[in-house]
Amino acid sequence: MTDQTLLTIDDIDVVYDVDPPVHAVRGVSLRLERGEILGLAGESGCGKTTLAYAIQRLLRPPAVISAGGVIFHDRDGDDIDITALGTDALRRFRWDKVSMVFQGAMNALNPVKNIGSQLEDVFLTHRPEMSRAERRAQCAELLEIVQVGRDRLRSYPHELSGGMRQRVMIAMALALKPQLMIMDEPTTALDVLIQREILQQISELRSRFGFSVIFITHDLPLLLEISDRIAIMKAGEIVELDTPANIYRGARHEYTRTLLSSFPSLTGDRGGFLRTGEAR
Ligand SMILES: Nc1ncnc2c1ncn2[C@@H]1O[C@H](COP(=O)(O)OP(=O)(O)OP(=O)(O)O)[C@@H](O)[C@H]1O
Repeated sequence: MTDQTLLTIDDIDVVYDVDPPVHAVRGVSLRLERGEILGLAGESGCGKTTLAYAIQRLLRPPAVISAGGVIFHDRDGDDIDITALGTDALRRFRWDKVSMVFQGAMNALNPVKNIGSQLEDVFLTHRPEMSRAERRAQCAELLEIVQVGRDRLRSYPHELSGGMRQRVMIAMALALKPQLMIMDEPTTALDVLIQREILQQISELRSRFGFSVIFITHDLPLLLEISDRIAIMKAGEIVELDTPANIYRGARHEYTRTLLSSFPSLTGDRGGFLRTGEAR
């Protein structure tokens, strides 16, 4: 482990205790660095969401973490054993240290409350000592940060586009300045241009605030663009973990090559991927 390590996942196993049992995550070990964007890719059902949930102890029965552990290396120096946290500590941990943007999260906004008061609720619950004026100022600033704009504080969800609602969810996830954001297919429901804008913004925000991101998607080309490293999952295991350039140019695992070849945009005449500021 280096000083820069944020999360150490050590040989974790997750089983859904159904008949027959489903061994969804198998012996996954991983170190996530501070400020790193780690892409997690793999076909449907390979265990990506189960792993993301296990990291935050969000799993519900019949899921059981049957082996291994997860340690969060807090920026104040503490090592937090996530598997050992009690209920209250876990609740604080989840918003304060780690936040999550779920698939289709934009549809989770309350339709009868304006955006401002939904953002304020995060502070009311987790920062009860804050004054009303402070809360309001923070909410306005958050909407500026995600480029929705403070003039939308009083808007209701139905008055916003899908992309804007998803940005509001990202603002909520950012509210308490977490050290890790886990994003599970956060932009899948949006059109491609809006997806790109939002991803660009996530990348800028992590440079500005220094949080790490675990970004889950089926969309490997997208991960090639935005990730610092990419983990490829297959049948519960991480079969390859490398930089986008190495994955693109020299994937070691047959399965990774198969995944890459399933995206014609990467392999056709216009093949090649281009990251901002990089020559092809
Ligand atoms: N509640 C459950 N009970 C039994 N098996 C489950 C349950 N939830 C998930 N699984 C199984 O665990 C395995 C991993 O599922 P998981 O949702 O983590 O995969 P995923 O890679 O995130 O898939 P997707 O990309 O479709 O979201 C799959 O075989 C799935 O069928």
